[in-house]
Amino acid sequence: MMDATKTVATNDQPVPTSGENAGETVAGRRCGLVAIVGKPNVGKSTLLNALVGQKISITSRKAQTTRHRITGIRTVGQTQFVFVDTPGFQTRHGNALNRSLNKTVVGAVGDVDLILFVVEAGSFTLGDAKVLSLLKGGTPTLLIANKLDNIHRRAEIAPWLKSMQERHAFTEFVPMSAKNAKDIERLFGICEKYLPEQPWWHTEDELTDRSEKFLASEIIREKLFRLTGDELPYTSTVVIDKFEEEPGKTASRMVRIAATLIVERDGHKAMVIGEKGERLKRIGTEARQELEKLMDAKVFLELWVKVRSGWADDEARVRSFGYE
Ligand SMILES: Nc1nc2c(ncn2[C@@H]2O[C@H](COP(=O)(O)OP(=O)(O)OP(=O)(O)O)[C@@H](O)[C@H]2O)c(=O)[nH]1
Repeated sequence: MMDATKTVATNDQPVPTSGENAGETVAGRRCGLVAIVGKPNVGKSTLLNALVGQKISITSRKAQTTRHRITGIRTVGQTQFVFVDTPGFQTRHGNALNRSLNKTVVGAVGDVDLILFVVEAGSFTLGDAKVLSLLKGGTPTLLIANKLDNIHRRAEIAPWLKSMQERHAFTEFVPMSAKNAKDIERLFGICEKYLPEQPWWHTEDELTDRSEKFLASEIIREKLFRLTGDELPYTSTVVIDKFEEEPGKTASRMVRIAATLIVERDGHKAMVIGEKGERLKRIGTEARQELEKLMDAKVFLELWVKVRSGWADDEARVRSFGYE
């Protein structure tokens, strides 16, 4: 759950990197970019959320729910970590949406100080190999062997780690579980030394440079997927049509949001709406409650469902929905 007292941008622009403790040169301070990459479902979002300490990007059992490049910021001691999450590297289909996703992955690892390459401990598949092949040498890369809690015989990990060493010049191996708080703490200590000594870019309490409008679309999308289950294809998306702050009658904020849930087929539309509109109503209620906490405001949320058949195959449309 997001803490409403933390800094979140109030419009669609990134928060300026000013503030009393950003930009200052203080001895010993470090700051840098960390990219989290890996094939779908290895636990990247879970890891990012644990590292940032708040819920920033959405997680679900459904593969590939993280579509945007999401940053989370965390300042621990003298070091400010700026995390870049990337979409799962999709290899099965070659349509426009996936091509756009793959470009985002390559873009995300190009300019970072440290790469966390996440795999499931004890496993290395073709999907992992394809993501690994995108990582050119030169940037320190840690092998995050995640979901260690699923490995019951730890002795099996040693030969696997040895085989991983032969695949790529990893800087360090980190067997861990993104769900274990001690492991997360240890990971900060490991990552710290790879970030350059320089002033912080953000204030100490900033968590993301994403706008409330963006976070609103992510929260609605999370509810959409959680409440429709596995039948809804990942090509379904959410577009925010209106995001308006109204002067409240009381002291608290009032925000009016209208969003369209875009699905590919009539059948999906019926599924999202549910019997007598029950499911859409629940998506709306749960999203509104979470948004109210996040923004510390009274929220009016209006949801629409539209069918856009084949949009994932249309490059121009993919761009118009914000996936560059
Ligand atoms: N047992 C176990 N499960 C984990 C761990 N980390 C993540 N998971 C689970 O793995 C599943 C996928 O996690 P996500 O964080 O959504 O994975 P992702 O890599 O971001 O997936 P995409 O968004 O599809 O790229 C979820 O059901 C998580 O709860 C872990 O350390 N141990």
